[in-house]
Amino acid sequence: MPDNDVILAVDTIHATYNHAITALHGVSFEIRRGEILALLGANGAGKTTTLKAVSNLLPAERGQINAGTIRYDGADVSRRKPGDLVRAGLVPVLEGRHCFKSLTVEENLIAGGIGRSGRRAEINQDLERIYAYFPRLREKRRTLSGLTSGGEQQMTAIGRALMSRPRLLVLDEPSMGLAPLIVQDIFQTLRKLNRETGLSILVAEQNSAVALRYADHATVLENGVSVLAGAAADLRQREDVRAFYLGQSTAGQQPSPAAKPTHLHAVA
Ligand SMILES: Nc1ncnc2c1ncn2[C@@H]1O[C@H](COP(=O)(O)OP(=O)(O)OP(=O)(O)O)[C@@H](O)[C@H]1O
Repeated sequence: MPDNDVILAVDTIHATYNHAITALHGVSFEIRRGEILALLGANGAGKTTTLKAVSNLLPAERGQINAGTIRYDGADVSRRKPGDLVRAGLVPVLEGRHCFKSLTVEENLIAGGIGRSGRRAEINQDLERIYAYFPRLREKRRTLSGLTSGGEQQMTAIGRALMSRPRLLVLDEPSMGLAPLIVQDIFQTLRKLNRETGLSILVAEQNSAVALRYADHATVLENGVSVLAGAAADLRQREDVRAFYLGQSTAGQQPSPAAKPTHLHAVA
């Protein structure tokens, strides 16, 4: 019986590229409605592959899911086209920000609403809602995206996703290449959206410090396997976990494998 409180259930997925390169071999986690879940892990741990699997974008990269299941709202995502998933509220913002650089910020936002009602009044209402969350975008609405800062491009990419009225927002490394204050600003806005609208969020991050500050729960990936899961507040406080899995060793040296922590909640 699917649990109605769970918006996304990822169960022991295995994934390869070109039927040859194994990227994931046992990733599991669940997101409850209205929750922010951070997917943490080092470079190459499999975060992006997991997000693409969730959004059914792997086939476009010659990627395959070989085992396991992913259910969004109880339904198998592999049977639905990425566009249908967006219409159903599962909206990805993948790495690289992908703004149309020769369009203005506002034109970029409007482009995100394609596929739903094109009524001008409704679009304006949604734009206002997005500008209320991202006041910098209102200031830059007439500026070409290519001339805006990295942080503003990230905000535009998130704003564009919001035009699709998501219920689950899937974000890949929103902090990448941005100054700490901007990163904080973006995460604060995501938290506000989550609190005020009940938006569920799956966010992959290498910046575990900031992700754990704003997430409810976190899952850590290591070499394509989910090795640890727990409440963000618990993970944040455990020095051993931070040092071993999150690369935050204060001593500036690699912790010894013997010091590997007992799992808060080991994932099979
Ligand atoms: N298009 C692809 N074709 C072949 N192998 C790939 C492809 N994309 C990723 N991989 C491989 O899959 C594994 C997982 O990569 P993935 O990009 O999911 O990790 P990540 O945790 O998101 O890392 P990063 O932070 O660098 O994006 C890596 O070994 C990577 O080399």
